[in-house]
Amino acid sequence: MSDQENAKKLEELLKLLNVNDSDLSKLTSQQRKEMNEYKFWKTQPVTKFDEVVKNEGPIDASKKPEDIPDTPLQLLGDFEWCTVDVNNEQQLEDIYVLLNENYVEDKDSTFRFNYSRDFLDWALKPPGWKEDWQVGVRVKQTKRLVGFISAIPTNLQVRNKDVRSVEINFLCVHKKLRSKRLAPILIKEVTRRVNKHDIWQALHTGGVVLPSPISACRYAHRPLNWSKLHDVEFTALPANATKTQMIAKYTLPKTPISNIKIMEEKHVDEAFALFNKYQERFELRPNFDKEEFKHWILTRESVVYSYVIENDEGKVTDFVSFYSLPFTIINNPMYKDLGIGYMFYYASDADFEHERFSAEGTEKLRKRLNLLINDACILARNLKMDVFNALTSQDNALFLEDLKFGPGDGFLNFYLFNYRCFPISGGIREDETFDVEKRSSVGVVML
Ligand SMILES: CCCCCCCCCCCCCC(=O)SCCNC(=O)CCNC(=O)[C@H](O)C(C)(C)COP(=O)(O)OP(=O)(O)OC[C@H]1O[C@@H](n2cnc3c(N)ncnc32)[C@H](O)[C@@H]1OP(=O)(O)O
Repeated sequence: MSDQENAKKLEELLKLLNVNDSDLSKLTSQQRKEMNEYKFWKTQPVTKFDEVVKNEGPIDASKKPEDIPDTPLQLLGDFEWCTVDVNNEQQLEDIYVLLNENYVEDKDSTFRFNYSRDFLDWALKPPGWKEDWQVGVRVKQTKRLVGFISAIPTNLQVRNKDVRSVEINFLCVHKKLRSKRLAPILIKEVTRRVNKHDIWQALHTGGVVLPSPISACRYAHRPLNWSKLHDVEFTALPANATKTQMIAKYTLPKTPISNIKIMEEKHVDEAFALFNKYQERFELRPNFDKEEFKHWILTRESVVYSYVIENDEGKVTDFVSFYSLPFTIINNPMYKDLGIGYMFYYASDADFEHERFSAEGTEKLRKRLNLLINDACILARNLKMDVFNALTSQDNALFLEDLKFGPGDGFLNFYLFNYRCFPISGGIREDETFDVEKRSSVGVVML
Protein backbone atom coordinates (compact mmCIF):
# COMPACT_ATOMS: atom_id res chain seq x y z
CA MET A 1 0.00 0.00 0.00
CA SER A 2 1.39 3.42 -0.92
CA ASP A 3 2.02 6.11 1.70
CA GLN A 4 -0.85 8.09 0.25
CA GLU A 5 -3.24 5.17 0.60
CA ASN A 6 -1.99 4.57 4.12
CA ALA A 7 -2.54 8.20 5.01
CA LYS A 8 -6.05 8.01 3.61
CA LYS A 9 -6.85 4.94 5.65
CA LEU A 10 -5.50 6.61 8.77
CA GLU A 11 -7.62 9.62 8.02
CA GLU A 12 -10.69 7.39 7.77
CA LEU A 13 -9.76 5.67 11.00
CA LEU A 14 -9.40 8.96 12.80
CA LYS A 15 -12.73 10.09 11.52
CA LEU A 16 -14.32 6.94 12.82
CA LEU A 17 -12.63 7.40 16.15
CA ASN A 18 -14.25 10.76 16.45
CA VAL A 19 -17.74 9.84 15.44
CA ASN A 20 -17.86 6.70 17.56
CA ASP A 21 -17.21 7.92 20.99
CA SER A 22 -18.12 4.76 22.80
CA ASP A 23 -18.01 2.15 20.10
CA LEU A 24 -14.85 0.61 18.69
CA SER A 25 -16.83 -1.66 16.38
CA LYS A 26 -16.69 0.81 13.52
CA LEU A 27 -12.93 0.59 13.49
CA THR A 28 -13.31 -2.25 11.04
CA SER A 29 -10.75 -4.30 9.20
CA GLN A 30 -11.07 -1.78 6.35
CA GLN A 31 -8.65 0.40 8.29
CA ARG A 32 -5.01 -0.18 7.52
CA LYS A 33 -4.48 -3.96 7.35
CA GLU A 34 -7.09 -6.67 7.66
CA MET A 35 -7.12 -7.92 11.25
CA ASN A 36 -5.93 -11.27 9.97
CA GLU A 37 -2.83 -9.71 8.49
CA TYR A 38 -1.64 -8.59 11.91
CA LYS A 39 0.21 -11.88 12.27
CA PHE A 40 1.62 -10.93 15.64
CA TRP A 41 -0.98 -8.59 17.07
CA LYS A 42 -3.87 -10.96 16.38
CA THR A 43 -2.26 -13.37 18.89
CA GLN A 44 -2.04 -10.74 21.65
CA PRO A 45 -4.56 -9.67 24.29
CA VAL A 46 -5.65 -6.49 22.53
CA THR A 47 -9.04 -5.21 21.39
CA LYS A 48 -9.89 -6.28 17.84
CA PHE A 49 -10.94 -3.59 15.35
CA ASP A 50 -14.47 -4.95 15.03
CA GLU A 51 -14.94 -5.61 18.74
CA VAL A 52 -17.66 -3.81 20.64
CA VAL A 53 -16.35 -2.87 24.06
CA LYS A 54 -19.04 -3.46 26.67
CA ASN A 55 -17.01 -3.22 29.86
CA GLU A 56 -13.65 -1.76 30.66
CA GLY A 57 -11.05 -4.03 32.21
CA PRO A 58 -8.34 -6.65 31.62
CA ILE A 59 -8.72 -8.89 28.57
CA ASP A 60 -6.84 -11.88 29.96
CA ALA A 61 -6.72 -12.05 33.74
CA SER A 62 -5.99 -15.74 33.99
CA LYS A 63 -2.22 -15.81 34.46
CA LYS A 64 0.06 -15.67 37.47
CA PRO A 65 3.80 -14.88 37.52
CA GLU A 66 4.61 -18.56 38.20
CA ASP A 67 2.84 -19.53 34.94
CA ILE A 68 5.32 -17.43 32.99
CA PRO A 69 8.55 -19.09 31.75
CA ASP A 70 11.73 -18.23 33.66
CA THR A 71 13.86 -18.19 30.56
CA PRO A 72 13.80 -15.87 27.54
CA LEU A 73 12.41 -16.76 24.16
CA GLN A 74 14.65 -18.45 21.67
CA LEU A 75 16.59 -16.07 19.39
CA LEU A 76 18.15 -16.88 16.03
CA GLY A 77 21.68 -18.31 16.35
CA ASP A 78 23.66 -15.13 15.64
CA PHE A 79 21.97 -13.08 18.35
CA GLU A 80 21.74 -13.07 22.14
CA TRP A 81 19.61 -11.37 24.77
CA CYS A 82 21.05 -8.81 27.09
CA THR A 83 19.86 -6.56 29.87
CA VAL A 84 21.19 -3.11 29.19
CA ASP A 85 22.57 -1.54 32.35
CA VAL A 86 21.73 2.12 31.88
CA ASN A 87 23.87 3.02 34.90
CA ASN A 88 26.85 1.82 32.94
CA GLU A 89 28.12 4.60 30.70
CA GLN A 90 29.21 2.30 27.89
CA GLN A 91 25.88 0.49 27.83
CA LEU A 92 23.89 3.74 27.89
CA GLU A 93 26.10 4.78 24.99
CA ASP A 94 25.08 1.58 23.12
CA ILE A 95 21.39 2.57 23.40
CA TYR A 96 22.23 6.13 22.43
CA VAL A 97 24.05 4.99 19.28
CA LEU A 98 21.35 2.48 18.30
CA LEU A 99 18.57 5.04 18.69
CA ASN A 100 20.42 7.90 17.07
CA GLU A 101 21.22 5.84 14.01
CA ASN A 102 18.01 3.86 13.73
CA TYR A 103 15.09 5.42 15.60
CA VAL A 104 12.04 7.22 14.28
CA GLU A 105 12.51 9.33 11.15
CA ASP A 106 10.06 11.40 9.20
CA LYS A 107 8.92 9.87 5.96
CA ASP A 108 11.45 11.73 3.80
CA SER A 109 14.31 10.77 6.15
CA THR A 110 15.25 14.41 6.74
CA PHE A 111 14.88 14.47 10.53
CA ARG A 112 15.51 11.88 13.21
CA PHE A 113 14.96 12.08 16.98
CA ASN A 114 18.21 12.73 18.80
CA TYR A 115 17.73 11.38 22.31
CA SER A 116 20.64 12.62 24.46
CA ARG A 117 22.35 10.45 27.07
CA ASP A 118 20.93 12.66 29.84
CA PHE A 119 17.48 12.36 28.31
CA LEU A 120 17.73 8.55 28.27
CA ASP A 121 18.98 8.53 31.84
CA TRP A 122 15.85 10.51 32.81
CA ALA A 123 13.42 8.55 30.64
CA LEU A 124 14.61 5.08 31.62
CA LYS A 125 15.18 5.54 35.34
CA PRO A 126 12.06 6.89 37.07
CA PRO A 127 11.40 5.71 40.65
CA GLY A 128 10.83 1.94 40.67
CA TRP A 129 12.64 1.34 37.35
CA LYS A 130 14.02 -2.13 36.82
CA GLU A 131 17.23 -2.96 35.05
CA ASP A 132 15.64 -6.19 33.84
CA TRP A 133 13.13 -4.16 31.79
CA GLN A 134 15.75 -2.57 29.54
CA VAL A 135 15.85 -5.40 27.06
CA GLY A 136 18.47 -5.61 24.33
CA VAL A 137 19.50 -7.93 21.53
CA ARG A 138 23.19 -8.09 20.63
CA VAL A 139 25.10 -9.74 17.80
CA LYS A 140 26.80 -12.70 19.49
CA GLN A 141 30.14 -12.23 17.81
CA THR A 142 30.61 -8.46 18.00
CA LYS A 143 28.30 -7.70 20.97
CA ARG A 144 26.85 -4.84 18.96
CA LEU A 145 23.42 -3.76 20.22
CA VAL A 146 20.93 -4.19 17.36
CA GLY A 147 17.57 -4.28 19.13
CA PHE A 148 16.06 -2.60 22.17
CA ILE A 149 12.80 -2.14 24.05
CA SER A 150 12.13 -0.63 27.47
CA ALA A 151 9.46 -0.75 30.12
CA ILE A 152 9.08 1.62 33.06
CA PRO A 153 6.53 1.27 35.86
CA THR A 154 3.50 3.53 36.00
CA ASN A 155 0.26 3.60 37.92
CA LEU A 156 -2.37 4.53 35.42
CA GLN A 157 -5.81 5.77 36.17
CA VAL A 158 -8.22 4.71 33.43
CA ARG A 159 -11.42 6.57 34.21
CA ASN A 160 -12.22 5.49 37.77
CA LYS A 161 -9.92 2.44 37.86
CA ASP A 162 -6.32 2.13 39.00
CA VAL A 163 -4.37 0.08 36.51
CA ARG A 164 -0.88 -0.99 37.55
CA SER A 165 1.04 -0.87 34.29
CA VAL A 166 4.23 -0.25 32.45
CA GLU A 167 4.92 2.25 29.71
CA ILE A 168 6.68 0.72 26.73
CA ASN A 169 9.00 2.90 24.71
CA PHE A 170 12.16 2.98 22.58
CA LEU A 171 11.37 -0.14 20.59
CA CYS A 172 14.08 -0.15 17.97
CA VAL A 173 15.54 -2.64 15.52
CA HIS A 174 18.68 -1.86 13.56
CA LYS A 175 17.86 -0.78 10.00
CA LYS A 176 19.70 -3.77 8.52
CA LEU A 177 17.54 -6.20 10.49
CA ARG A 178 14.13 -4.79 9.67
CA SER A 179 11.15 -6.90 8.59
CA LYS A 180 12.63 -10.05 10.12
CA ARG A 181 10.02 -10.30 12.90
CA LEU A 182 12.47 -9.24 15.59
CA ALA A 183 10.06 -6.62 16.95
CA PRO A 184 7.43 -9.19 18.06
CA ILE A 185 10.18 -11.17 19.82
CA LEU A 186 11.34 -8.05 21.69
CA ILE A 187 7.74 -7.27 22.64
CA LYS A 188 7.16 -10.83 23.87
CA GLU A 189 10.37 -10.80 25.87
CA VAL A 190 9.62 -7.52 27.60
CA THR A 191 6.10 -8.83 28.28
CA ARG A 192 7.57 -11.93 29.91
CA ARG A 193 9.89 -9.88 32.10
CA VAL A 194 7.11 -7.52 33.16
CA ASN A 195 4.64 -10.36 33.81
CA LYS A 196 7.21 -11.95 36.13
CA HIS A 197 6.64 -8.89 38.34
CA ASP A 198 2.90 -9.55 38.33
CA ILE A 199 2.12 -6.66 35.97
CA TRP A 200 -0.21 -7.45 33.07
CA GLN A 201 -1.12 -4.11 31.47
CA ALA A 202 0.88 -1.63 29.41
CA LEU A 203 0.49 1.74 27.77
CA HIS A 204 2.23 2.51 24.50
CA THR A 205 1.92 5.00 21.66
CA GLY A 206 2.93 5.14 18.04
CA GLY A 207 2.23 6.51 14.62
CA VAL A 208 1.36 3.02 13.36
CA VAL A 209 -2.21 1.76 13.41
CA LEU A 210 -2.52 -1.47 15.38
CA PRO A 211 -5.52 -3.17 16.94
CA SER A 212 -6.87 -0.97 18.50
CA PRO A 213 -6.17 2.64 19.46
CA ILE A 214 -8.05 3.94 22.49
CA SER A 215 -7.34 7.50 21.39
CA ALA A 216 -5.60 9.43 18.64
CA CYS A 217 -4.11 12.89 18.98
CA ARG A 218 -2.65 15.21 16.39
CA TYR A 219 0.69 16.97 16.59
CA ALA A 220 0.76 20.76 16.46
CA HIS A 221 3.83 22.95 15.96
CA ARG A 222 4.51 26.50 17.11
CA PRO A 223 7.48 27.97 15.22
CA LEU A 224 9.91 29.78 17.53
CA ASN A 225 12.63 30.39 14.95
CA TRP A 226 10.72 30.54 11.69
CA SER A 227 13.68 31.33 9.39
CA LYS A 228 15.65 28.29 10.52
CA LEU A 229 12.58 26.07 10.21
CA HIS A 230 12.16 27.36 6.71
CA ASP A 231 15.84 26.87 5.85
CA VAL A 232 15.73 23.23 6.90
CA GLU A 233 12.43 22.70 5.08
CA PHE A 234 10.48 21.92 8.22
CA THR A 235 8.13 24.75 7.30
CA ALA A 236 7.17 26.01 3.86
CA LEU A 237 6.58 29.63 2.94
CA PRO A 238 2.82 29.89 2.37
CA ALA A 239 1.60 31.35 -0.91
CA ASN A 240 0.81 35.06 -0.59
CA ALA A 241 3.21 35.55 2.33
CA THR A 242 6.72 36.91 2.52
CA LYS A 243 9.50 35.66 4.77
CA THR A 244 9.44 38.96 6.67
CA GLN A 245 5.73 38.57 7.35
CA MET A 246 6.20 35.03 8.59
CA ILE A 247 9.05 36.03 10.89
CA ALA A 248 6.95 38.90 12.25
CA LYS A 249 3.95 36.62 12.74
CA TYR A 250 5.92 34.27 14.99
CA THR A 251 8.03 36.81 16.87
CA LEU A 252 7.58 36.52 20.62
CA PRO A 253 8.39 39.05 23.36
CA LYS A 254 11.96 38.94 24.71
CA THR A 255 10.94 37.94 28.22
CA PRO A 256 7.89 36.21 29.73
CA ILE A 257 4.76 38.27 30.38
CA SER A 258 3.93 36.81 33.80
CA ASN A 259 6.15 36.47 36.87
CA ILE A 260 6.86 32.86 35.88
CA LYS A 261 9.94 31.31 37.50
CA ILE A 262 11.82 28.02 37.56
CA MET A 263 10.11 25.44 39.77
CA GLU A 264 12.29 24.63 42.78
CA GLU A 265 12.09 22.02 45.52
CA LYS A 266 10.24 24.54 47.71
CA HIS A 267 7.39 24.69 45.17
CA VAL A 268 6.98 20.93 44.86
CA ASP A 269 4.30 20.33 47.52
CA GLU A 270 1.99 23.00 46.14
CA ALA A 271 2.65 22.18 42.51
CA PHE A 272 2.05 18.48 43.17
CA ALA A 273 -1.29 19.19 44.90
CA LEU A 274 -2.30 21.49 42.05
CA PHE A 275 -1.30 18.85 39.50
CA ASN A 276 -3.34 16.11 41.20
CA LYS A 277 -6.41 18.30 41.32
CA TYR A 278 -6.06 19.42 37.72
CA GLN A 279 -5.46 15.91 36.37
CA GLU A 280 -8.80 14.68 37.77
CA ARG A 281 -10.47 16.00 34.60
CA PHE A 282 -8.77 13.40 32.38
CA GLU A 283 -9.95 9.86 31.67
CA LEU A 284 -6.47 8.45 31.13
CA ARG A 285 -3.77 9.77 33.41
CA PRO A 286 -0.75 8.69 35.44
CA ASN A 287 -1.08 8.66 39.21
CA PHE A 288 2.34 9.91 40.24
CA ASP A 289 3.50 9.79 43.82
CA LYS A 290 5.56 12.75 44.98
CA GLU A 291 8.88 11.14 44.11
CA GLU A 292 7.69 10.39 40.59
CA PHE A 293 6.37 13.91 40.23
CA LYS A 294 9.77 15.28 41.24
CA HIS A 295 11.57 12.94 38.89
CA TRP A 296 9.45 13.82 35.89
CA ILE A 297 8.92 17.50 36.50
CA LEU A 298 11.88 19.19 38.22
CA THR A 299 14.22 20.87 35.75
CA ARG A 300 17.18 18.92 34.40
CA GLU A 301 19.33 20.99 32.10
CA SER A 302 18.81 20.15 28.40
CA VAL A 303 16.22 17.51 29.29
CA VAL A 304 13.16 18.91 31.05
CA TYR A 305 12.21 22.38 32.25
CA SER A 306 9.50 23.39 34.66
CA TYR A 307 8.20 26.71 35.85
CA VAL A 308 5.63 28.02 38.31
CA ILE A 309 3.50 31.12 38.59
CA GLU A 310 2.76 32.30 42.13
CA ASN A 311 0.06 34.75 43.21
CA ASP A 312 0.71 37.76 45.44
CA GLU A 313 0.60 35.56 48.54
CA GLY A 314 3.28 33.31 47.08
CA LYS A 315 0.88 30.45 46.37
CA VAL A 316 1.52 28.38 43.25
CA THR A 317 -1.41 28.96 40.90
CA ASP A 318 0.03 27.40 37.73
CA PHE A 319 2.90 25.28 36.57
CA VAL A 320 4.14 24.25 33.16
CA SER A 321 6.81 21.86 31.96
CA PHE A 322 8.30 20.96 28.62
CA TYR A 323 11.03 18.59 27.58
CA SER A 324 13.80 18.99 25.08
CA LEU A 325 14.16 16.44 22.33
CA PRO A 326 16.13 17.75 19.37
CA PHE A 327 16.03 16.37 15.86
CA THR A 328 19.16 15.46 14.00
CA ILE A 329 18.93 17.00 10.55
CA ILE A 330 20.17 14.44 8.08
CA ASN A 331 22.41 15.70 5.27
CA ASN A 332 21.94 19.44 5.71
CA PRO A 333 25.03 21.58 4.98
CA MET A 334 23.87 24.47 7.20
CA TYR A 335 22.40 22.93 10.31
CA LYS A 336 23.06 19.74 12.28
CA ASP A 337 20.08 19.84 14.59
CA LEU A 338 16.77 21.39 15.34
CA GLY A 339 15.93 22.38 18.92
CA ILE A 340 12.50 21.10 19.87
CA GLY A 341 10.49 21.68 23.01
CA TYR A 342 7.60 19.31 23.75
CA MET A 343 4.65 20.29 25.88
CA PHE A 344 4.72 18.08 28.96
CA TYR A 345 2.55 18.36 32.08
CA TYR A 346 0.95 21.56 33.32
CA ALA A 347 -1.78 22.60 35.72
CA SER A 348 -3.71 25.72 36.59
CA ASP A 349 -6.19 26.65 39.30
CA ALA A 350 -8.06 28.95 36.87
CA ASP A 351 -11.34 27.05 36.74
CA PHE A 352 -11.59 24.78 39.79
CA GLU A 353 -14.97 26.21 40.79
CA HIS A 354 -16.65 25.17 37.56
CA GLU A 355 -17.53 21.98 35.78
CA ARG A 356 -14.82 21.33 33.14
CA PHE A 357 -16.91 22.26 30.10
CA SER A 358 -18.91 25.15 31.50
CA ALA A 359 -18.64 28.32 29.41
CA GLU A 360 -17.39 30.42 32.30
CA GLY A 361 -14.78 27.92 33.47
CA THR A 362 -13.60 27.28 29.94
CA GLU A 363 -13.09 30.96 29.27
CA LYS A 364 -11.14 31.45 32.50
CA LEU A 365 -8.93 28.47 31.76
CA ARG A 366 -8.44 29.49 28.14
CA LYS A 367 -7.17 32.90 29.20
CA ARG A 368 -4.84 31.51 31.83
CA LEU A 369 -3.45 28.76 29.57
CA ASN A 370 -2.81 31.31 26.86
CA LEU A 371 -0.66 33.27 29.26
CA LEU A 372 1.06 30.21 30.72
CA ILE A 373 1.87 28.46 27.45
CA ASN A 374 2.84 31.67 25.68
CA ASP A 375 5.38 32.19 28.45
CA ALA A 376 6.52 28.59 28.06
CA CYS A 377 7.11 29.29 24.35
CA ILE A 378 9.13 32.40 25.20
CA LEU A 379 11.23 30.45 27.70
CA ALA A 380 11.77 27.65 25.17
CA ARG A 381 12.83 30.16 22.52
CA ASN A 382 15.26 31.70 25.03
CA LEU A 383 16.68 28.19 25.51
CA LYS A 384 17.41 28.19 21.76
CA MET A 385 14.60 25.85 20.82
CA ASP A 386 13.38 26.33 17.26
CA VAL A 387 9.88 24.91 17.54
CA PHE A 388 7.47 24.04 20.32
CA ASN A 389 5.44 20.89 19.76
CA ALA A 390 2.24 19.90 21.47
CA LEU A 391 -0.34 17.20 20.95
CA THR A 392 -4.07 17.82 20.96
CA SER A 393 -4.18 15.92 24.29
CA GLN A 394 -4.99 17.47 27.72
CA ASP A 395 -6.63 20.90 27.47
CA ASN A 396 -4.26 21.90 24.67
CA ALA A 397 -7.00 22.54 22.11
CA LEU A 398 -7.89 25.60 24.22
CA PHE A 399 -4.68 27.42 23.35
CA LEU A 400 -3.27 25.87 20.18
CA GLU A 401 -4.87 28.17 17.65
CA ASP A 402 -4.65 31.32 19.79
CA LEU A 403 -0.92 30.78 20.25
CA LYS A 404 -0.26 30.05 16.56
CA PHE A 405 0.37 26.34 16.75
CA GLY A 406 -0.24 24.95 13.27
CA PRO A 407 -1.65 21.44 12.75
CA GLY A 408 1.09 18.93 11.87
CA ASP A 409 1.04 15.90 9.60
CA GLY A 410 1.64 13.51 12.46
CA PHE A 411 -0.88 11.65 14.59
CA LEU A 412 -0.18 9.67 17.73
CA ASN A 413 -2.24 6.61 18.61
CA PHE A 414 -2.59 5.52 22.21
CA TYR A 415 -2.81 1.80 23.06
CA LEU A 416 -3.52 -0.19 26.18
CA PHE A 417 -2.17 -3.73 26.17
CA ASN A 418 -4.42 -6.36 27.78
CA TYR A 419 -7.06 -3.82 28.74
CA ARG A 420 -10.40 -3.11 27.12
CA CYS A 421 -11.31 0.52 27.15
CA PHE A 422 -13.90 2.80 25.59
CA PRO A 423 -12.39 5.39 23.26
CA ILE A 424 -11.09 8.58 24.82
CA SER A 425 -11.35 11.88 22.97
CA GLY A 426 -8.05 12.99 21.51
CA GLY A 427 -8.75 16.67 20.92
CA ILE A 428 -9.49 16.47 17.19
CA ARG A 429 -12.77 16.82 15.33
CA GLU A 430 -14.04 14.70 12.50
CA ASP A 431 -12.26 16.95 10.01
CA GLU A 432 -9.05 16.65 12.09
CA THR A 433 -9.11 20.27 13.26
CA PHE A 434 -8.46 21.06 16.92
CA ASP A 435 -11.55 20.28 18.98
CA VAL A 436 -11.86 23.36 21.16
CA GLU A 437 -15.24 22.32 22.60
CA LYS A 438 -14.59 18.74 23.60
CA ARG A 439 -10.79 19.01 23.97
CA SER A 440 -9.11 15.77 24.99
CA SER A 441 -9.48 13.48 27.95
CA VAL A 442 -6.00 12.05 27.51
CA GLY A 443 -3.98 13.31 30.47
CA VAL A 444 -0.84 11.24 30.02
CA VAL A 445 2.18 12.41 28.05
CA MET A 446 4.52 9.76 26.65
CA LEU A 447 8.08 10.69 25.71
C1 LIG B 1 2.25 -6.31 30.32
C2 LIG B 1 3.41 -5.88 29.62
C3 LIG B 1 3.21 -5.77 28.12
C4 LIG B 1 4.39 -5.11 27.44
C5 LIG B 1 4.23 -5.04 25.91
C6 LIG B 1 3.10 -4.09 25.47
C7 LIG B 1 3.10 -3.92 23.95
C8 LIG B 1 4.20 -3.02 23.47
C9 LIG B 1 4.17 -2.84 21.97
C10 LIG B 1 5.36 -2.06 21.45
C11 LIG B 1 5.24 -0.57 21.69
C12 LIG B 1 6.40 0.20 21.15
C13 LIG B 1 6.30 1.66 21.46
C14 LIG B 1 7.43 2.38 20.73
O1 LIG B 1 8.56 2.28 21.08
S1 LIG B 1 6.97 3.31 19.35
C15 LIG B 1 8.47 3.56 18.49
C16 LIG B 1 8.73 2.45 17.53
N1 LIG B 1 10.07 2.55 16.98
C17 LIG B 1 10.34 3.06 15.80
O2 LIG B 1 9.47 3.47 15.03
C18 LIG B 1 11.82 3.13 15.45
C19 LIG B 1 12.12 2.83 14.01
N2 LIG B 1 11.57 1.54 13.62
C20 LIG B 1 12.05 0.35 14.02
O3 LIG B 1 13.01 0.24 14.76
C21 LIG B 1 11.31 -0.88 13.52
O4 LIG B 1 10.60 -0.56 12.35
C22 LIG B 1 10.33 -1.47 14.58
C23 LIG B 1 11.14 -2.01 15.76
C24 LIG B 1 9.31 -0.46 15.05
C25 LIG B 1 9.57 -2.63 13.95
O5 LIG B 1 10.46 -3.57 13.46
P1 LIG B 1 10.38 -4.10 11.95
O6 LIG B 1 9.95 -2.98 11.09
O7 LIG B 1 11.65 -4.77 11.64
O8 LIG B 1 9.16 -5.16 11.99
P2 LIG B 1 9.25 -6.72 12.35
O9 LIG B 1 9.33 -7.54 11.13
O10 LIG B 1 10.30 -6.98 13.38
O11 LIG B 1 7.83 -6.93 13.05
C26 LIG B 1 6.65 -6.58 12.40
C27 LIG B 1 5.53 -6.60 13.43
O12 LIG B 1 5.78 -5.57 14.41
C28 LIG B 1 4.64 -4.70 14.43
N3 LIG B 1 5.10 -3.34 14.70
C29 LIG B 1 5.81 -2.54 13.89
N4 LIG B 1 6.01 -1.36 14.49
C30 LIG B 1 5.41 -1.41 15.69
C31 LIG B 1 5.28 -0.50 16.74
N5 LIG B 1 5.79 0.74 16.70
N6 LIG B 1 4.61 -0.88 17.85
C32 LIG B 1 4.08 -2.11 17.93
N7 LIG B 1 4.17 -3.02 16.95
C33 LIG B 1 4.83 -2.67 15.84
C34 LIG B 1 4.02 -4.82 13.05
O13 LIG B 1 2.65 -4.41 13.09
C35 LIG B 1 4.19 -6.29 12.78
O14 LIG B 1 3.22 -7.04 13.51
P3 LIG B 1 1.91 -7.58 12.73
O15 LIG B 1 1.33 -6.41 11.99
O16 LIG B 1 2.38 -8.67 11.80
O17 LIG B 1 0.99 -8.09 13.80
